[in-house]
Amino acid sequence: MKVVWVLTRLGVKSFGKSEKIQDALTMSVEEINRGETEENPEIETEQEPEPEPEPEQEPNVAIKKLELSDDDDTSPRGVLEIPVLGTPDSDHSGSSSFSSSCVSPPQKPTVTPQLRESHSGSHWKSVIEALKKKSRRRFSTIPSLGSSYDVSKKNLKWKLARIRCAEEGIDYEGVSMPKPSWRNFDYAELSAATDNFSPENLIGKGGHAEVYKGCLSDGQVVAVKRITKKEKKDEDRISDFLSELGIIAHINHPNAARLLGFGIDGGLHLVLQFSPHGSLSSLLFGSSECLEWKIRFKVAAGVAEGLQYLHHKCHRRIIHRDIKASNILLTQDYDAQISDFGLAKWLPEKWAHHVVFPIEGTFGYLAPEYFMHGIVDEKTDVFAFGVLLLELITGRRAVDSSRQSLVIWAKPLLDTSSVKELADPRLEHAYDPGEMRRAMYTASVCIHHLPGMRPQMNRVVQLLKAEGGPLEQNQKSLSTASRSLLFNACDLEDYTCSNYLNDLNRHRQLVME
Ligand SMILES: Nc1ncnc2c1ncn2[C@@H]1O[C@H](COP(=O)(O)OP(=O)(O)OP(=O)(O)O)[C@@H](O)[C@H]1O
Repeated sequence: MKVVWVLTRLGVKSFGKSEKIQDALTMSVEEINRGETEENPEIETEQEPEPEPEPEQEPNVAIKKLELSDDDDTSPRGVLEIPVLGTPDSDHSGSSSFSSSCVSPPQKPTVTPQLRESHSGSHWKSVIEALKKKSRRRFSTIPSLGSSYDVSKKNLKWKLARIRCAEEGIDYEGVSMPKPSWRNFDYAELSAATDNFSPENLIGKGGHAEVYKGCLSDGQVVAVKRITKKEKKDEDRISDFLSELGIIAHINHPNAARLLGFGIDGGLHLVLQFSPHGSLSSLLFGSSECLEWKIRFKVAAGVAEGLQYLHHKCHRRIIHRDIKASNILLTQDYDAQISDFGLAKWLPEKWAHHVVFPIEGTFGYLAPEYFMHGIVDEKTDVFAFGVLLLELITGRRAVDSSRQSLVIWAKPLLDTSSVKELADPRLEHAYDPGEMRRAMYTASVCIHHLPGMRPQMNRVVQLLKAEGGPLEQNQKSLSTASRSLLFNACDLEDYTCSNYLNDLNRHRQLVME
Protein backbone atom coordinates (compact mmCIF):
# COMPACT_ATOMS: atom_id res chain seq x y z
CA MET A 1 0.00 0.00 0.00
CA LYS A 2 1.29 3.39 -0.87
CA VAL A 3 0.58 6.30 1.37
CA VAL A 4 0.60 9.93 0.43
CA TRP A 5 0.90 12.28 3.34
CA VAL A 6 0.33 15.92 3.90
CA LEU A 7 2.42 17.58 6.55
CA THR A 8 1.52 21.06 7.64
CA ARG A 9 3.66 23.27 9.79
CA LEU A 10 1.71 24.43 12.78
CA GLY A 11 2.26 27.83 14.22
CA VAL A 12 2.98 29.28 10.83
CA LYS A 13 0.32 31.10 8.93
CA SER A 14 -1.41 28.42 7.00
CA PHE A 15 -1.89 29.12 3.33
CA GLY A 16 -5.40 28.72 1.93
CA LYS A 17 -5.75 26.15 -0.82
CA SER A 18 -6.15 28.73 -3.50
CA GLU A 19 -3.09 30.58 -2.25
CA LYS A 20 -0.72 27.66 -2.40
CA ILE A 21 1.97 28.04 -4.97
CA GLN A 22 1.79 24.84 -6.93
CA ASP A 23 4.14 23.73 -9.56
CA ALA A 24 2.66 24.25 -12.84
CA LEU A 25 2.19 25.53 -16.07
CA THR A 26 2.54 29.04 -16.92
CA MET A 27 4.60 28.34 -19.92
CA SER A 28 1.72 26.35 -21.34
CA VAL A 29 -0.39 29.40 -20.93
CA GLU A 30 2.31 31.67 -22.21
CA GLU A 31 2.59 29.43 -25.21
CA ILE A 32 -1.14 29.35 -25.72
CA ASN A 33 -1.27 33.08 -25.26
CA ARG A 34 1.64 33.55 -27.55
CA GLY A 35 -0.73 34.03 -30.43
CA GLU A 36 -1.68 37.16 -28.53
CA THR A 37 1.79 38.10 -27.34
CA GLU A 38 3.94 37.22 -30.31
CA GLU A 39 3.14 40.39 -32.20
CA ASN A 40 3.61 42.25 -28.94
CA PRO A 41 6.34 40.60 -26.93
CA GLU A 42 6.44 43.65 -24.69
CA ILE A 43 3.39 42.41 -22.81
CA GLU A 44 3.91 42.12 -19.08
CA THR A 45 2.25 39.86 -16.59
CA GLU A 46 0.54 41.33 -13.60
CA GLN A 47 2.06 40.49 -10.23
CA GLU A 48 1.12 41.37 -6.72
CA PRO A 49 3.65 42.88 -4.32
CA GLU A 50 5.85 40.54 -2.38
CA PRO A 51 4.21 39.39 0.87
CA GLU A 52 5.92 40.26 4.15
CA PRO A 53 8.12 37.35 5.27
CA GLU A 54 6.76 35.49 8.27
CA PRO A 55 9.02 34.95 11.29
CA GLU A 56 10.66 31.52 11.31
CA GLN A 57 9.10 29.19 13.86
CA GLU A 58 9.74 25.71 15.09
CA PRO A 59 8.33 23.27 12.61
CA ASN A 60 5.72 21.41 14.58
CA VAL A 61 4.40 19.01 12.07
CA ALA A 62 0.94 17.55 11.83
CA ILE A 63 0.38 14.67 9.51
CA LYS A 64 -2.74 13.99 7.59
CA LYS A 65 -3.20 10.77 5.64
CA LEU A 66 -4.46 11.56 2.19
CA GLU A 67 -4.69 8.63 -0.08
CA LEU A 68 -4.00 4.93 -0.22
CA SER A 69 -3.13 3.04 -3.33
CA ASP A 70 -1.75 -0.34 -4.19
CA ASP A 71 1.91 0.29 -4.50
CA ASP A 72 5.08 -0.37 -2.67
CA ASP A 73 4.39 0.31 0.99
CA THR A 74 8.00 0.62 1.94
CA SER A 75 8.71 3.80 0.08
CA PRO A 76 5.74 6.12 0.36
CA ARG A 77 5.72 9.14 -1.85
CA GLY A 78 5.23 12.06 0.48
CA VAL A 79 3.57 15.38 -0.06
CA LEU A 80 4.81 17.74 2.60
CA GLU A 81 2.86 20.95 2.52
CA ILE A 82 5.31 23.16 4.28
CA PRO A 83 5.00 26.86 3.58
CA VAL A 84 8.53 27.94 2.75
CA LEU A 85 9.29 31.27 4.31
CA GLY A 86 11.68 33.81 2.94
CA THR A 87 14.56 33.05 0.69
CA PRO A 88 17.17 30.78 2.20
CA ASP A 89 20.68 31.99 1.67
CA SER A 90 19.48 35.14 0.03
CA ASP A 91 22.21 37.10 1.72
CA HIS A 92 24.88 35.39 -0.24
CA SER A 93 25.89 36.05 -3.74
CA GLY A 94 28.31 34.37 -6.06
CA SER A 95 28.45 31.17 -7.97
CA SER A 96 27.81 28.66 -5.27
CA SER A 97 24.68 26.61 -5.48
CA PHE A 98 23.64 28.13 -2.19
CA SER A 99 24.50 31.64 -2.95
CA SER A 100 21.65 33.39 -4.61
CA SER A 101 18.10 34.34 -3.91
CA CYS A 102 15.98 31.40 -4.79
CA VAL A 103 12.28 32.03 -4.52
CA SER A 104 11.05 30.69 -7.75
CA PRO A 105 8.50 31.82 -10.24
CA PRO A 106 6.09 29.24 -11.62
CA GLN A 107 7.38 26.42 -13.75
CA LYS A 108 6.83 26.63 -17.39
CA PRO A 109 6.27 23.60 -19.49
CA THR A 110 5.61 24.25 -23.11
CA VAL A 111 2.76 23.49 -25.44
CA THR A 112 4.26 23.26 -28.88
CA PRO A 113 2.52 23.96 -32.18
CA GLN A 114 1.50 20.35 -32.67
CA LEU A 115 -0.30 20.47 -29.39
CA ARG A 116 -1.92 23.81 -30.19
CA GLU A 117 -3.01 22.54 -33.55
CA SER A 118 -4.64 19.53 -32.00
CA HIS A 119 -6.75 21.23 -29.39
CA SER A 120 -9.71 22.07 -31.48
CA GLY A 121 -12.19 20.08 -29.37
CA SER A 122 -14.29 21.65 -26.66
CA HIS A 123 -12.55 19.61 -23.99
CA TRP A 124 -9.26 21.11 -24.96
CA LYS A 125 -10.75 24.61 -24.86
CA SER A 126 -11.80 24.00 -21.29
CA VAL A 127 -8.30 22.75 -20.55
CA ILE A 128 -6.89 26.03 -21.82
CA GLU A 129 -9.44 28.07 -19.93
CA ALA A 130 -8.61 26.18 -16.75
CA LEU A 131 -4.96 26.82 -17.34
CA LYS A 132 -5.42 30.49 -17.98
CA LYS A 133 -7.43 30.75 -14.78
CA LYS A 134 -4.83 28.82 -12.87
CA SER A 135 -2.05 30.88 -14.31
CA ARG A 136 -3.69 34.13 -13.27
CA ARG A 137 -4.11 32.78 -9.79
CA ARG A 138 -0.54 31.61 -9.66
CA PHE A 139 0.85 34.89 -10.81
CA SER A 140 -1.08 36.66 -8.14
CA THR A 141 0.48 34.53 -5.42
CA ILE A 142 4.09 34.28 -6.55
CA PRO A 143 6.29 36.47 -4.39
CA SER A 144 8.23 39.06 -6.36
CA LEU A 145 11.39 37.63 -7.75
CA GLY A 146 13.84 40.06 -6.29
CA SER A 147 16.85 41.47 -8.03
CA SER A 148 18.19 38.14 -9.22
CA TYR A 149 15.26 37.54 -11.54
CA ASP A 150 13.62 40.45 -13.20
CA VAL A 151 10.49 39.73 -15.21
CA SER A 152 11.39 42.43 -17.69
CA LYS A 153 10.49 42.91 -21.29
CA LYS A 154 13.99 41.80 -22.23
CA ASN A 155 13.56 38.68 -20.19
CA LEU A 156 10.23 37.84 -21.76
CA LYS A 157 11.72 38.30 -25.23
CA TRP A 158 14.59 36.03 -24.27
CA LYS A 159 12.18 33.39 -23.00
CA LEU A 160 10.08 33.55 -26.13
CA ALA A 161 13.20 33.17 -28.24
CA ARG A 162 14.16 30.09 -26.22
CA ILE A 163 10.71 28.59 -26.64
CA ARG A 164 10.86 29.15 -30.37
CA CYS A 165 14.24 27.42 -30.45
CA ALA A 166 12.77 24.45 -28.64
CA GLU A 167 9.96 24.21 -31.14
CA GLU A 168 12.33 24.21 -34.07
CA GLY A 169 14.12 21.09 -32.94
CA ILE A 170 16.34 19.74 -30.24
CA ASP A 171 20.01 20.40 -29.95
CA TYR A 172 21.87 17.46 -28.46
CA GLU A 173 25.64 17.52 -28.12
CA GLY A 174 25.85 20.12 -30.86
CA VAL A 175 23.80 17.98 -33.24
CA SER A 176 20.41 19.38 -34.15
CA MET A 177 17.80 16.65 -33.82
CA PRO A 178 14.59 16.73 -35.84
CA LYS A 179 11.44 17.81 -34.07
CA PRO A 180 9.87 14.85 -32.29
CA SER A 181 6.83 13.43 -34.04
CA TRP A 182 4.34 12.88 -31.27
CA ARG A 183 0.67 13.17 -31.94
CA ASN A 184 -2.81 13.40 -30.51
CA PHE A 185 -4.59 10.04 -30.10
CA ASP A 186 -8.35 9.93 -29.85
CA TYR A 187 -10.03 7.88 -27.17
CA ALA A 188 -11.34 5.21 -29.59
CA GLU A 189 -7.77 4.53 -30.73
CA LEU A 190 -6.44 4.18 -27.18
CA SER A 191 -9.40 2.12 -26.08
CA ALA A 192 -8.98 -0.27 -29.02
CA ALA A 193 -5.23 -0.51 -28.38
CA THR A 194 -5.69 -1.46 -24.73
CA ASP A 195 -8.78 -3.63 -25.19
CA ASN A 196 -10.90 -1.00 -23.49
CA PHE A 197 -8.29 -0.50 -20.75
CA SER A 198 -8.79 -4.07 -19.63
CA PRO A 199 -7.25 -5.14 -16.30
CA GLU A 200 -5.18 -7.78 -18.15
CA ASN A 201 -3.36 -4.97 -19.89
CA LEU A 202 -2.64 -3.06 -16.71
CA ILE A 203 1.16 -3.14 -16.40
CA GLY A 204 1.78 -0.59 -13.72
CA LYS A 205 0.08 1.54 -11.16
CA GLY A 206 1.68 4.49 -9.43
CA GLY A 207 0.28 7.05 -7.05
CA HIS A 208 -0.92 9.19 -9.93
CA ALA A 209 -1.52 6.96 -12.90
CA GLU A 210 -2.43 3.57 -14.27
CA VAL A 211 -0.29 2.28 -17.11
CA TYR A 212 -1.68 -0.10 -19.75
CA LYS A 213 0.07 -2.07 -22.41
CA GLY A 214 -1.47 -1.39 -25.80
CA CYS A 215 -1.08 -2.31 -29.42
CA LEU A 216 -1.80 0.38 -32.03
CA SER A 217 -3.49 -0.44 -35.35
CA ASP A 218 -0.09 -0.38 -37.09
CA GLY A 219 1.17 -3.07 -34.69
CA GLN A 220 3.31 -0.79 -32.55
CA VAL A 221 3.33 -1.81 -28.89
CA VAL A 222 2.90 1.16 -26.55
CA ALA A 223 2.36 2.02 -22.89
CA VAL A 224 -0.69 4.19 -22.24
CA LYS A 225 -0.43 6.15 -19.02
CA ARG A 226 -3.85 7.20 -17.77
CA ILE A 227 -3.66 9.96 -15.18
CA THR A 228 -5.80 9.18 -12.16
CA LYS A 229 -4.82 11.42 -9.22
CA LYS A 230 -8.29 10.97 -7.79
CA GLU A 231 -7.66 13.24 -4.85
CA LYS A 232 -6.99 16.21 -7.11
CA LYS A 233 -9.43 18.65 -8.67
CA ASP A 234 -9.85 18.46 -12.47
CA GLU A 235 -8.08 21.75 -12.92
CA ASP A 236 -5.05 20.61 -10.94
CA ARG A 237 -5.00 17.26 -12.71
CA ILE A 238 -4.96 19.01 -16.06
CA SER A 239 -2.18 21.29 -14.93
CA ASP A 240 -0.09 18.38 -13.72
CA PHE A 241 -0.74 16.51 -16.95
CA LEU A 242 0.33 19.44 -19.10
CA SER A 243 3.34 19.97 -16.91
CA GLU A 244 4.47 16.38 -17.44
CA LEU A 245 3.61 16.52 -21.13
CA GLY A 246 5.41 19.84 -21.58
CA ILE A 247 8.60 18.42 -20.16
CA ILE A 248 8.61 14.93 -21.65
CA ALA A 249 7.80 16.30 -25.09
CA HIS A 250 11.10 18.17 -25.08
CA ILE A 251 13.24 15.27 -24.05
CA ASN A 252 15.12 13.25 -26.61
CA HIS A 253 17.72 10.91 -25.20
CA PRO A 254 18.23 7.13 -25.28
CA ASN A 255 18.10 7.03 -21.46
CA ALA A 256 14.79 8.84 -21.07
CA ALA A 257 11.28 7.55 -21.72
CA ARG A 258 10.08 8.42 -25.19
CA LEU A 259 6.76 10.14 -25.73
CA LEU A 260 4.76 8.98 -28.75
CA GLY A 261 1.72 11.13 -28.14
CA PHE A 262 -1.09 12.07 -25.83
CA GLY A 263 -4.86 11.80 -25.61
CA ILE A 264 -7.28 14.13 -23.91
CA ASP A 265 -10.73 12.67 -24.54
CA GLY A 266 -12.17 10.33 -21.95
CA GLY A 267 -9.36 11.18 -19.55
CA LEU A 268 -5.80 12.40 -19.74
CA HIS A 269 -3.37 10.00 -21.38
CA LEU A 270 0.29 9.91 -22.29
CA VAL A 271 1.32 7.40 -24.94
CA LEU A 272 4.86 6.17 -24.41
CA GLN A 273 7.21 3.71 -25.97
CA PHE A 274 6.69 0.36 -24.26
CA SER A 275 9.54 -0.92 -22.09
CA PRO A 276 9.45 -4.73 -22.28
CA HIS A 277 11.30 -5.38 -19.02
CA GLY A 278 9.14 -3.01 -16.99
CA SER A 279 10.69 -1.13 -14.12
CA LEU A 280 14.02 -1.63 -12.38
CA SER A 281 12.06 -2.01 -9.15
CA SER A 282 10.20 -5.07 -10.42
CA LEU A 283 13.42 -6.67 -11.71
CA LEU A 284 15.54 -5.90 -8.67
CA PHE A 285 13.00 -6.48 -5.91
CA GLY A 286 10.03 -8.25 -7.45
CA SER A 287 11.70 -11.20 -9.08
CA SER A 288 13.02 -14.43 -7.60
CA GLU A 289 15.91 -14.28 -10.07
CA CYS A 290 18.92 -12.27 -9.10
CA LEU A 291 19.57 -9.36 -11.47
CA GLU A 292 23.13 -9.85 -12.64
CA TRP A 293 25.77 -7.24 -11.85
CA LYS A 294 26.52 -6.53 -15.51
CA ILE A 295 22.96 -5.34 -16.01
CA ARG A 296 22.92 -3.43 -12.73
CA PHE A 297 26.05 -1.53 -13.69
CA LYS A 298 24.71 -0.85 -17.19
CA VAL A 299 21.51 0.52 -15.64
CA ALA A 300 23.50 2.73 -13.25
CA ALA A 301 25.58 4.14 -16.11
CA GLY A 302 22.46 4.67 -18.26
CA VAL A 303 20.56 6.52 -15.53
CA ALA A 304 23.65 8.65 -14.88
CA GLU A 305 23.83 9.58 -18.56
CA GLY A 306 20.10 10.27 -18.68
CA LEU A 307 20.40 12.62 -15.71
CA GLN A 308 23.49 14.22 -17.19
CA TYR A 309 21.42 14.99 -20.28
CA LEU A 310 18.53 16.42 -18.25
CA HIS A 311 20.80 18.57 -16.09
CA HIS A 312 23.47 19.70 -18.50
CA LYS A 313 22.72 18.84 -22.12
CA CYS A 314 19.03 19.47 -22.54
CA HIS A 315 18.17 22.94 -23.84
CA ARG A 316 16.73 23.71 -20.40
CA ARG A 317 17.90 22.39 -17.04
CA ILE A 318 15.42 19.75 -15.91
CA ILE A 319 15.32 18.45 -12.38
CA HIS A 320 13.44 15.16 -12.26
CA ARG A 321 12.70 15.19 -8.48
CA ASP A 322 11.49 11.58 -8.34
CA ILE A 323 14.40 9.37 -9.33
CA LYS A 324 13.69 5.91 -7.88
CA ALA A 325 13.77 2.29 -9.01
CA SER A 326 10.10 2.20 -10.08
CA ASN A 327 10.69 5.19 -12.35
CA ILE A 328 13.53 3.53 -14.24
CA LEU A 329 12.25 1.48 -17.15
CA LEU A 330 14.25 -1.09 -19.08
CA THR A 331 14.29 -1.62 -22.83
CA GLN A 332 14.69 -4.98 -24.53
CA ASP A 333 18.48 -4.60 -24.21
CA TYR A 334 18.27 -3.47 -20.58
CA ASP A 335 19.04 0.11 -21.44
CA ALA A 336 17.76 2.29 -18.63
CA GLN A 337 15.13 4.90 -19.38
CA ILE A 338 14.20 7.55 -16.86
CA SER A 339 10.42 7.88 -16.77
CA ASP A 340 7.62 9.66 -14.89
CA PHE A 341 8.26 13.37 -15.30
CA GLY A 342 5.21 14.19 -13.18
CA LEU A 343 7.28 16.09 -10.63
CA ALA A 344 9.99 17.37 -12.96
CA LYS A 345 10.90 21.07 -12.99
CA TRP A 346 12.51 23.41 -15.43
CA LEU A 347 15.23 25.37 -13.69
CA PRO A 348 16.15 28.64 -15.43
CA GLU A 349 19.86 29.18 -16.03
CA LYS A 350 19.96 32.20 -13.76
CA TRP A 351 18.71 30.46 -10.68
CA ALA A 352 21.10 28.66 -8.40
CA HIS A 353 18.19 26.63 -7.14
CA HIS A 354 14.50 26.69 -6.55
CA VAL A 355 12.31 26.45 -3.47
CA VAL A 356 9.14 24.44 -3.76
CA PHE A 357 6.23 23.40 -1.69
CA PRO A 358 4.47 21.12 -1.30
CA ILE A 359 7.55 18.96 -1.02
CA GLU A 360 6.79 15.90 -3.10
CA GLY A 361 8.89 12.88 -3.76
CA THR A 362 9.52 9.44 -2.39
CA PHE A 363 10.77 8.91 1.13
CA GLY A 364 14.13 7.23 1.18
CA TYR A 365 15.33 9.16 -1.87
CA LEU A 366 14.83 12.72 -0.61
CA ALA A 367 17.90 14.90 -0.08
CA PRO A 368 17.98 16.58 3.35
CA GLU A 369 17.97 20.17 2.05
CA TYR A 370 14.88 19.22 0.02
CA PHE A 371 12.80 17.56 2.71
CA MET A 372 13.82 20.19 5.27
CA HIS A 373 13.69 23.39 3.22
CA GLY A 374 12.15 22.53 -0.14
CA ILE A 375 15.40 23.42 -1.93
CA VAL A 376 15.55 21.86 -5.37
CA ASP A 377 18.41 21.84 -7.82
CA GLU A 378 20.45 19.25 -9.69
CA LYS A 379 21.83 17.95 -6.39
CA THR A 380 18.34 16.77 -5.41
CA ASP A 381 18.54 14.26 -8.26
CA VAL A 382 22.18 13.47 -7.50
CA PHE A 383 21.21 12.41 -3.99
CA ALA A 384 18.35 10.24 -5.26
CA PHE A 385 20.72 8.73 -7.82
CA GLY A 386 23.10 7.83 -4.98
CA VAL A 387 20.27 6.00 -3.21
CA LEU A 388 19.40 4.20 -6.46
CA LEU A 389 23.05 3.15 -6.79
CA LEU A 390 22.92 1.79 -3.25
CA GLU A 391 19.85 -0.23 -4.18
CA LEU A 392 21.71 -1.70 -7.17
CA ILE A 393 24.77 -2.48 -5.06
CA THR A 394 22.99 -3.96 -2.06
CA GLY A 395 19.76 -5.34 -3.52
CA ARG A 396 18.01 -3.56 -0.63
CA ARG A 397 15.17 -1.09 -0.99
CA ALA A 398 15.57 2.61 -0.18
CA VAL A 399 13.31 1.86 2.77
CA ASP A 400 13.00 -1.78 3.75
CA SER A 401 10.05 -3.75 5.12
CA SER A 402 10.99 -2.81 8.68
CA ARG A 403 11.07 0.81 7.51
CA GLN A 404 14.78 1.28 7.89
CA SER A 405 16.48 3.78 5.63
CA LEU A 406 19.08 2.30 3.30
CA VAL A 407 21.16 5.48 3.55
CA ILE A 408 21.33 5.26 7.35
CA TRP A 409 22.29 1.59 7.15
CA ALA A 410 24.85 1.98 4.37
CA LYS A 411 26.62 5.19 5.38
CA PRO A 412 28.99 3.68 8.00
CA LEU A 413 29.74 0.73 5.71
CA LEU A 414 30.56 3.07 2.82
CA ASP A 415 32.81 5.07 5.12
CA THR A 416 34.81 1.95 5.90
CA SER A 417 34.62 0.62 2.31
CA SER A 418 33.06 -2.61 3.55
CA VAL A 419 32.47 -4.14 0.15
CA LYS A 420 31.56 -7.59 1.46
CA GLU A 421 28.86 -6.26 3.80
CA LEU A 422 27.45 -3.88 1.21
CA ALA A 423 27.37 -6.05 -1.92
CA ASP A 424 24.11 -7.90 -2.51
CA PRO A 425 24.67 -11.44 -1.14
CA ARG A 426 22.50 -12.80 -3.95
CA LEU A 427 25.26 -11.80 -6.38
CA GLU A 428 27.50 -14.39 -4.69
CA HIS A 429 30.57 -12.25 -5.42
CA ALA A 430 29.81 -12.37 -9.15
CA TYR A 431 30.74 -8.81 -9.92
CA ASP A 432 33.57 -6.83 -11.41
CA PRO A 433 35.47 -5.56 -8.35
CA GLY A 434 36.52 -2.34 -10.09
CA GLU A 435 32.95 -1.51 -11.11
CA MET A 436 31.68 -2.34 -7.63
CA ARG A 437 34.31 -0.13 -6.03
CA ARG A 438 33.48 2.76 -8.36
CA ALA A 439 29.75 2.31 -7.78
CA MET A 440 30.28 2.37 -4.02
CA TYR A 441 32.51 5.40 -4.13
CA THR A 442 30.07 7.22 -6.40
CA ALA A 443 27.13 6.34 -4.14
CA SER A 444 28.99 7.60 -1.10
CA VAL A 445 29.69 11.02 -2.64
CA CYS A 446 26.19 11.32 -4.12
CA ILE A 447 24.46 10.79 -0.77
CA HIS A 448 26.62 13.33 1.03
CA HIS A 449 24.47 15.31 3.45
CA LEU A 450 25.80 18.61 2.09
CA PRO A 451 24.66 19.26 -1.48
CA GLY A 452 27.87 21.16 -2.26
CA MET A 453 29.85 18.01 -1.56
CA ARG A 454 27.87 15.98 -4.06
CA PRO A 455 29.28 15.84 -7.58
CA GLN A 456 27.42 17.09 -10.65
CA MET A 457 26.05 14.37 -12.93
CA ASN A 458 28.82 15.10 -15.48
CA ARG A 459 31.29 14.03 -12.83
CA VAL A 460 29.18 11.07 -11.77
CA VAL A 461 29.29 9.71 -15.31
CA GLN A 462 33.08 10.06 -15.29
CA LEU A 463 33.39 8.40 -11.91
CA LEU A 464 31.36 5.39 -13.01
CA LYS A 465 33.29 5.11 -16.27
CA ALA A 466 36.64 5.46 -14.47
CA GLU A 467 37.43 8.62 -16.39
CA GLY A 468 39.21 11.64 -14.97
CA GLY A 469 41.78 9.92 -12.79
CA PRO A 470 41.78 7.44 -9.94
CA LEU A 471 39.13 7.62 -7.23
CA GLU A 472 41.43 8.98 -4.53
CA GLN A 473 42.32 11.91 -6.79
CA ASN A 474 38.63 12.52 -7.42
CA GLN A 475 37.99 12.50 -3.71
CA LYS A 476 40.62 15.20 -3.23
CA SER A 477 39.40 17.46 -6.03
CA LEU A 478 35.79 17.06 -4.91
CA SER A 479 36.69 18.06 -1.39
CA THR A 480 38.60 21.13 -2.53
CA ALA A 481 35.78 22.28 -4.79
CA SER A 482 33.20 21.64 -2.14
CA ARG A 483 35.10 23.42 0.60
CA SER A 484 35.01 26.63 -1.42
CA LEU A 485 31.29 26.19 -1.87
CA LEU A 486 30.90 25.72 1.84
CA PHE A 487 32.48 29.09 2.58
CA ASN A 488 29.50 30.59 0.82
CA ALA A 489 27.04 28.48 2.72
CA CYS A 490 28.03 29.33 6.27
CA ASP A 491 24.77 28.10 7.71
CA LEU A 492 25.53 24.66 6.40
CA GLU A 493 29.02 24.40 7.82
CA ASP A 494 27.72 23.28 11.17
CA TYR A 495 25.43 20.74 9.60
CA THR A 496 27.18 17.50 10.33
CA CYS A 497 26.58 13.99 9.20
CA SER A 498 25.07 13.11 12.58
CA ASN A 499 22.66 16.11 12.36
CA TYR A 500 21.71 14.75 9.00
CA LEU A 501 21.14 11.21 10.21
CA ASN A 502 19.02 12.57 13.06
CA ASP A 503 16.97 14.66 10.66
CA LEU A 504 16.60 11.70 8.38
CA ASN A 505 15.37 9.58 11.28
CA ARG A 506 12.95 12.28 12.37
CA HIS A 507 11.68 12.60 8.84
CA ARG A 508 11.32 8.83 8.60
CA GLN A 509 9.30 8.73 11.82
CA LEU A 510 7.02 11.51 10.61
CA VAL A 511 6.38 9.90 7.28
CA MET A 512 6.06 6.36 8.60
CA GLU A 513 3.95 7.00 11.69
N1 LIG B 1 6.61 2.89 -20.93
C1 LIG B 1 6.37 1.92 -20.05
N2 LIG B 1 6.58 0.64 -20.37
C2 LIG B 1 6.37 -0.36 -19.46
N3 LIG B 1 5.93 -0.15 -18.21
C3 LIG B 1 5.70 1.13 -17.83
C4 LIG B 1 5.89 2.22 -18.72
N4 LIG B 1 5.59 3.37 -18.07
C5 LIG B 1 5.23 3.01 -16.83
N5 LIG B 1 5.28 1.67 -16.67
C6 LIG B 1 4.97 0.92 -15.43
O1 LIG B 1 3.96 1.63 -14.71
C7 LIG B 1 4.46 2.01 -13.41
C8 LIG B 1 3.87 3.33 -12.99
O2 LIG B 1 4.21 4.33 -13.93
P1 LIG B 1 4.54 5.81 -13.49
O3 LIG B 1 5.70 5.80 -12.55
O4 LIG B 1 4.73 6.65 -14.71
O5 LIG B 1 3.20 6.19 -12.71
P2 LIG B 1 2.98 7.28 -11.59
O6 LIG B 1 1.59 7.16 -11.07
O7 LIG B 1 3.38 8.61 -12.15
O8 LIG B 1 4.03 6.83 -10.47
P3 LIG B 1 4.38 7.60 -9.14
O9 LIG B 1 3.64 6.91 -8.05
O10 LIG B 1 5.87 7.44 -9.04
O11 LIG B 1 3.94 9.00 -9.36
C9 LIG B 1 5.98 2.00 -13.56
O12 LIG B 1 6.62 1.76 -12.32
C10 LIG B 1 6.20 0.84 -14.54
O13 LIG B 1 6.17 -0.40 -13.85
